Amino acid sequence: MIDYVAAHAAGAGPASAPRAEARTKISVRDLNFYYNGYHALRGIGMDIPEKQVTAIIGPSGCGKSTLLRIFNRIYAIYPKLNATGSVMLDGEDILDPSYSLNRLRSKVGMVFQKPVPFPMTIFENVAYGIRHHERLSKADMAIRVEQALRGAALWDEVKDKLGRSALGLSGGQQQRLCIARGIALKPEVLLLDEPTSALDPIATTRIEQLVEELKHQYTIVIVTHNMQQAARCSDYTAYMYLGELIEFGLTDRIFMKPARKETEDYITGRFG
Ligand SMILES: Nc1ncnc2c1ncn2[C@@H]1O[C@H](COP(=O)(O)OP(=O)(O)OP(=O)(O)O)[C@@H](O)[C@H]1O
Repeated sequence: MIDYVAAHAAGAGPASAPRAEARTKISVRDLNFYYNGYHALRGIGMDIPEKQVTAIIGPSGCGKSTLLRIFNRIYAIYPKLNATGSVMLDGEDILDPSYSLNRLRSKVGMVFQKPVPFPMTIFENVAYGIRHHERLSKADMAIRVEQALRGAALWDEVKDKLGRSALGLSGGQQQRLCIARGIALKPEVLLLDEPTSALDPIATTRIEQLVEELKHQYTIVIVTHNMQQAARCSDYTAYMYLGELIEFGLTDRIFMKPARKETEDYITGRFG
């Protein structure tokens, strides 16, 4: 995996030793993306390792969210948006229109910047998405909802009020509810788009701990503005600038010994 990145990120220098468990989950090759003609992503190539946390960092407007959303093909609903290249998920190209969106959404879950619970009960928030994909008995649904809420480290706080409105939860609880909603579908990949930017430091720490726990089961890709967060909770980091992938590698190496000057300038706060 690292070999591809080392060969393609110009000047990347000697890559860090790959981790033994780092099988590739998502393989991106020569990915370009256009918003109605605007070239937002330019020739991106990277291999996202399975059951690890990959952080995407870079200054505002560099294309982080655009890249993340491609992994869930959100753009497919807008006719003028166009992606070229390939994004292989377990060897199958998710950009290929024959890869069904329903199948993709069941494999790749997404959590957005601002928690947006549905205006319904806590239980229904989690059950709603499951019903869309599967038919479960009442008892099985209750088990599934509980599993998802436990997985998102929210169960103990809500188990006695599952019938209450989700809108009454705190911001941090709402974000964990959104994570529960995501993992309830048993995805393989979890995409997190600045999941803590609307949260206070305590709720942020809780989500970061949760990311650490979830990576044992899921491949996680997280977009963050916060470099300390990337350094704290990711195994791999991708640094992007103006639609290009400047450098990708083990987080420890990217932060301690970046190969590209642009990365170093950004990480040390000299730029961005
Ligand atoms: N819907 C859109 N239509 C046209 N251009 C867009 C659209 N969304 C994003 N862009 C442009 O594409 C580029 C990449 O945007 P993107 O939101 O992916 O960047 P980002 O790195 O996530 O930024 P931020 O950190 O500010 O969220 C920017 O130049 C942005 O202006």
